[in-house]
Amino acid sequence: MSERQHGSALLDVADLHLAFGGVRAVDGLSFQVHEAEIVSVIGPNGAGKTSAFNCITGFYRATSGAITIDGTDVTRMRPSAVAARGVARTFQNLRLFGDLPVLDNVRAGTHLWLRQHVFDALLHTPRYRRTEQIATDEAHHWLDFVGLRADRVGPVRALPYGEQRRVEIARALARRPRLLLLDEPAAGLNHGEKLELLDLIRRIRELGIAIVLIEHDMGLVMEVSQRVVVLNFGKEIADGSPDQVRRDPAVIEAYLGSDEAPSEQTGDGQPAGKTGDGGPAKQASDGKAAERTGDDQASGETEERTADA
Ligand SMILES: Nc1ncnc2c1ncn2[C@@H]1O[C@H](COP(=O)(O)OP(=O)(O)OP(=O)(O)O)[C@@H](O)[C@H]1O
Repeated sequence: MSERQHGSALLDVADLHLAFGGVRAVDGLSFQVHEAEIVSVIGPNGAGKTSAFNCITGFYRATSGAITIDGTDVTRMRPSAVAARGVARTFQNLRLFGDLPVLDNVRAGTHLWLRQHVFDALLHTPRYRRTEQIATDEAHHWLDFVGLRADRVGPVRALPYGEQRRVEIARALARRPRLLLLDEPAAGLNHGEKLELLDLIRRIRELGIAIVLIEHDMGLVMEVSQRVVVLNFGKEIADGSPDQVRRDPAVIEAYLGSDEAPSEQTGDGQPAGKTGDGGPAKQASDGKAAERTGDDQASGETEERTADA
C-alpha cells in the first residue's frame, strides 16, 4: 500500500499494531517520512490517528511493529528519549502551562537541549544567567516566527484559542526538532487563522523540518501535504499524493456519509475538527488502556481551552 521513496527515511513506521484489549486501534500501519516532507495522516473519527502518534512519540507502547527515527529503533523508548532524537509534537487538546505567560511556556521547550546544572541554578552563577538568556532569546525567536509577541504578560490561558495553539507550536519548535507532529492544529481556528496556519506549516518545512499532520480540515490537508496516508478502523487504506488519495475508491467509500469528504477547499470558514457524524462509527472500545510508558513529556501541563474557542 505504501508508496516507498528512495533514500533513508527520517521516520519509518513498519507494520505498526496497537490494541486496547479487543480494539485494534492501529492495525498494520506502515509509512515513511523524509526530511522536509509534509505527510498528513487522515481518516474518520476513531480511525487510529492519535493512537499512531502516541506510539511514534513513545506515549504508548506498540503491541508490535517497528518505529525508527533516522535509523534508530525508538519503538520501546520513553517519550523523553524519542524527543531527544529530534521529535516534537503538539496535542489535540492544548497542553500549555496555563498559569504561566507566553514567554515561559516557550522557554520550557528549550530545556531539552539547554541543560542547567542544579548548582548554577541555586547560586545564580554567571553561567546560569547566560543559559537563561539563551533560553529567552530562543523563545523570542520562535514567538516571532509564529507571529506572536513575547512581551504579553498574564497567564497564557487568557489568550484567544488560536493564539494558544500558536504558542504550543512555538514551544515545539523551541525543542529544535527535525520531525514535528501536529495533532489537529486547525481545530477550533477560524478561516483567517487557518490560512495563517497553512503559511506557518510551509515556513516550518522551509526550515528543513519534516511534518506529520493529523487534520480533519481536508482543504488544508490537500493544500499543504506532499503525501497523505489514510486510516480507517486502524487499517491503512491509502498512501499517495493528495490527488491520488482524493480519487481513491477505498478512501471515497470510507468517507461516504461523512462531512469530512477529502476534497474540500482550503479554509472554508467551517470549524475544523469533528464535523457532522464524523464518518464511519467509532470503533467500540472495551475501555482498557494500552500500556503507557510513563514520562509524559507534557506532564504537569494543563489541558484546557478558553471559552472563545
Ligand atoms: N486509551 C484508550 N483506551 C481504550 N481505547 C482507546 C484509547 N485511545 C483510543 N482508543 C480507541 O482506539 C481507537 C482509535 O482511536 P484514536 O483516538 O487513535 O482515533 P483518531 O483517528 O485519532 O480519532 P479522532 O479523529 O476522533 O481523534 C478508537 O476506537 C478509540 O476508542
